[in-house]
Amino acid sequence: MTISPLRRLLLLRHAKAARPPGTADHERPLSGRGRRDARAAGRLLAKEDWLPDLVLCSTARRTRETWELAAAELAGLPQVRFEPRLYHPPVPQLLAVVHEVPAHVSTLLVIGHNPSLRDTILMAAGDGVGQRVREVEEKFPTAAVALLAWRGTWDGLDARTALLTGLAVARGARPGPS
Ligand SMILES: O=C(O)[C@H](O)COP(=O)(O)O
Repeated sequence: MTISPLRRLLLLRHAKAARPPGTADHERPLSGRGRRDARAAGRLLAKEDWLPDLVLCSTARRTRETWELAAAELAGLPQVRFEPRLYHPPVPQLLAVVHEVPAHVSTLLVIGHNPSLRDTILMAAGDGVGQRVREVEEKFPTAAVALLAWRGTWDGLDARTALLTGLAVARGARPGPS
């Protein structure tokens, strides 16, 4: 009997972004807190052994900075692609990007935005029982990471095909008084 390969899809919402006046949404940088949380996201990925073979990152500055700071905390660097279709996609568009991932990739990290990430998680693991799905329903905050897992192919991800097997929020400590 052949067992279908395990697919792990990590979805990371960018860390907290600033709103400098006159800056277009796509170019908004991370705030100080966002920069701390992005580094914490890298440490979280390493601690949980959530290490991707491939990273697909929205082209927005806040997602690119989130990845840059998180990646600095990882031992090895996976292949990264900056994907314009991940900047605020409707769920079917995000799914289409995941469906194209090559079969040799086991763990994929998507760095993107709400509401697409939250809606994708609820769609894919929507009838999942348990606390994690309820937590995402309530909130999928900045620098949150969700892990969806299923057996099969990347283009098998669709409504109610995955389990939400991990959920965590990365928070970096504020620097103390010196
Ligand atoms: O993930 C999001 O909510 C969007 O990218 C908007 O980001 P913001 O909360 O920093 O405005």
